[in-house]
Amino acid sequence: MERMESMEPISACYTTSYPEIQPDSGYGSRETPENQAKTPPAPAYNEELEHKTILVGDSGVGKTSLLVQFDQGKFISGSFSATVGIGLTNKVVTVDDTKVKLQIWDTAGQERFRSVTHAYYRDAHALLLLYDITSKSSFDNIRAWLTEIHEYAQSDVVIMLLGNKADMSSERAIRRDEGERLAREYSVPFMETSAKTGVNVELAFTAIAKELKQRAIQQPNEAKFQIHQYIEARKEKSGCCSYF
Ligand SMILES: Nc1nc2c(ncn2[C@@H]2O[C@H](COP(=O)(O)OP(=O)(O)OP(=O)(O)O)[C@@H](O)[C@H]2O)c(=O)[nH]1
Repeated sequence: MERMESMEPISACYTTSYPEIQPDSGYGSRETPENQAKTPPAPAYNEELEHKTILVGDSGVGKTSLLVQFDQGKFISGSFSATVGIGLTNKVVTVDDTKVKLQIWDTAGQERFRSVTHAYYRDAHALLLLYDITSKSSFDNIRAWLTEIHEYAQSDVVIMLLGNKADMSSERAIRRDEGERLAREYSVPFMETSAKTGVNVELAFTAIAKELKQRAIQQPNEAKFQIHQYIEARKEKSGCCSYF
């Protein structure tokens, strides 16, 4: 992933149209072969849609590493070089045989770039909010991040909380149940990830893509996609100890 500086927020738009229900469409009337044919088809997902997804969280929690692991399937260890400004990676995720385009913005966690990243929140469709399980301060700052998100992002933005560096269990400072409790408090889905081993990395982005796709084709009376259940059924919880 290329780290680049860019100040210009870009927007994605939803163009999926819902079929209009005509008064004579057959709803509420007796089923006949003739009016069956008039039943509107389920709205098709527009694969050209681009969903703006943003990685946020304190500096050093692993935002860039998570994205590199998702995009390239690798982890670059060694010296840490902080993101300057904001970087963009385009990624296509296949969900139920449908291609969902994610436009993933990797923001700089450092305070001095905050005014740049705020500008990107406004038209974000999804936010992945990370803390580092070995850093209490990064966890404590999650509330401030959520306040900021509620201030600058749209009210229906999809938010997911991720406790990253789950491979570093010997240095763990935040128990998994603490992350779970915080996520419950804010009604957001949660999982622990490791950009190093890849644990739950693909799942985090796939769940977001699935949620965004479902929202784009959601019919008013249709049951909503349950992202919490989707994640709970699939996330990996590393072996042993109650500490993970
Ligand atoms: N062991 C381990 N190290 C990680 C993991 N994720 C990131 N790191 C390391 O943590 C350091 C910071 O990672 P980055 O991905 O650059 O962090 P960032 O959140 O993008 O930081 P900023 O760009 O400053 O906002 C690097 O040295 C990474 O190698 C992980 O899951 N496990």
